[in-house]
Amino acid sequence: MRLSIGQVHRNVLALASSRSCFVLGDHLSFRMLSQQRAAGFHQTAWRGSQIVEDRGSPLTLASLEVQSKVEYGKKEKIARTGGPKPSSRGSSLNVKPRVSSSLSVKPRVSSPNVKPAKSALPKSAGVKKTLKVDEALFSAKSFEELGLPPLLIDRLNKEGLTAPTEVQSAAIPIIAQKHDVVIQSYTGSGKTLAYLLPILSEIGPLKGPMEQDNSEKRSGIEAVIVAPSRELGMQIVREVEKILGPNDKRLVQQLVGGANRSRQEEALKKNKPIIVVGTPGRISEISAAGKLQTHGCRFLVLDEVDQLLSFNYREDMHRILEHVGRKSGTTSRDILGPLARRSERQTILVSATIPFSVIRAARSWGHDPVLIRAKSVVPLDSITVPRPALSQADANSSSPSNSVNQAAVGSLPPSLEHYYCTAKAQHKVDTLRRCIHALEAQTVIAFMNNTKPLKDVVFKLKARGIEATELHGDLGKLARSTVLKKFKDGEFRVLVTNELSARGLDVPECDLVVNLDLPTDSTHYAHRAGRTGRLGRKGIVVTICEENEAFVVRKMRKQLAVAIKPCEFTEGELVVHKEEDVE
Ligand SMILES: Nc1ncnc2c1ncn2[C@@H]1O[C@H](COP(=O)(O)OP(=O)(O)OP(=O)(O)O)[C@@H](O)[C@H]1O
Repeated sequence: MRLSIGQVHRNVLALASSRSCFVLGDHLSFRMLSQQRAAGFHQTAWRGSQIVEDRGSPLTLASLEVQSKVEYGKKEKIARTGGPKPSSRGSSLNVKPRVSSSLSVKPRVSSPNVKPAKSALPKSAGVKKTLKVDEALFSAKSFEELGLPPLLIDRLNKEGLTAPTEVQSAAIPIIAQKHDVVIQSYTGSGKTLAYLLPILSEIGPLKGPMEQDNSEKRSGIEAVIVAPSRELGMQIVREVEKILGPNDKRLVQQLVGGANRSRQEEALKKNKPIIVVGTPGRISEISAAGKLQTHGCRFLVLDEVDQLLSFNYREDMHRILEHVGRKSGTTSRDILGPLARRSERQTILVSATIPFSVIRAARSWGHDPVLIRAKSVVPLDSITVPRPALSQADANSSSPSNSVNQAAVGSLPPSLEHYYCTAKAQHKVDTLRRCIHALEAQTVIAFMNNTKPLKDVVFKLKARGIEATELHGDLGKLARSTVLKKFKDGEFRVLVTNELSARGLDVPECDLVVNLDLPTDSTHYAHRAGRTGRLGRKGIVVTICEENEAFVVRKMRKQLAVAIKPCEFTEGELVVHKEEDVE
């Protein structure tokens, strides 16, 4: 029996059940916004927008034609060395679970509807299938219905984006209502556009007619987007450029570390961007030098907010929070104190993992902050896996570690399959090789905790005929972007990397993530795992640990409320074990 993984579920992508939950007001009271209320908010700047009031009505991405947007690369396929040669990149990642006597999990068989990889499919193809969705709070069927301006919709259509994902449906109207928001939705669900689209509806050349009328009154930088790594910063810049189109792409300026600072300052002066995207250090550096005026800024986005609010970034983030969108004369005490003056700035905090500390921060900075939680853009066949619930005691605990654990619950796409196997440290690379071959994985990201051993793993993989490369923070900016580009282009089958690549990195073709070292906690597991299974695609996560570490995986499995099944790779196949066999 063969189980095809890593294929785009073009015909079965669905906006599945979600109950978007909002935090409103100073007391952080979680409650559902009524749809009528939402629609009411919507009227001013978003004429013509509708939020359909229809809980539980069938809602499918297939019906929304999202399948036609799921990444259709135009790159040439590059033959890979090592292992079976795929006919094209992104072809199916094959799991051939050998039904051992100990097999506890009934191997899932590929749906007859599941089509081969992107390359094989014309954009319009795909069997449409209506999926019943529970508690579908938002059921926007198009960007039009979300009230996006026509010019912006035209641009989206030109880029092949014609339907919003669930988190976009949820977030766009709420941001348009001028709420400060925390957006939490699992990895690869489209959070970037969930905040970019409402911003671009209000600023820049694609904004709506009402905003066009006000354009005279505004100038300078209107949105600052902060991301923890250069890679993620650059990725966001490319996303903004893509939407703005070739003629207006100078309106976004990257301010990431590692690049030439004076060139960035020059570009700020010359191009007069309206959006800057950067890393905390570089933004605050240029701001402190007086070369970045952000007092009149209307939007501040912190992407991967839980990481940005960690100790490492505190000084830079403090400066950014203090200056962006704050009228001069407002002091830090004004900002953080209970009588904080209402700023014009709208603050948007985004991550797949939102610990309570972020909620707390949002509450103190934000004005009527709203938590938007949209869980799903899921293929139908992946929602059958039952998720073990956290115990009530776990859920009620407010300890910091529990907060971290809770942050990760619901952060993983349901389309992912998780396995773990044990191997002695010296055999891990060989296990990785067997894993890649058994699953016929084509685009693999292998994570380790430190930088030093990466080179050695690359060397060993190459020696076994697998094209691999390393990515870490010690490489220069140019080397990093070159490595990433080559990996995305299919020149390397395996990217061996560390935590640098765990957050935000979007390589849609990635069909396998391997943990060669255990992630430090379930939040780190979630972000690493989320590099595969993007936007409803299938993906596999395999953790290779030593025998005495297996209990950690089982603990994370509980915290994440996902099935991480014990397995081994023998004779070119994945053999899934019954849990009792290994405990
Ligand atoms: N409406 C849409 N239609 C088609 N593709 C989309 C849509 N929205 C986003 N995408 C694509 O989906 C992929 C994942 O989006 P994105 O990187 O924003 O996910 P994310 O939720 O921010 O993930 P992470 O938590 O890992 O950062 C990207 O390749 C993006 O271009």
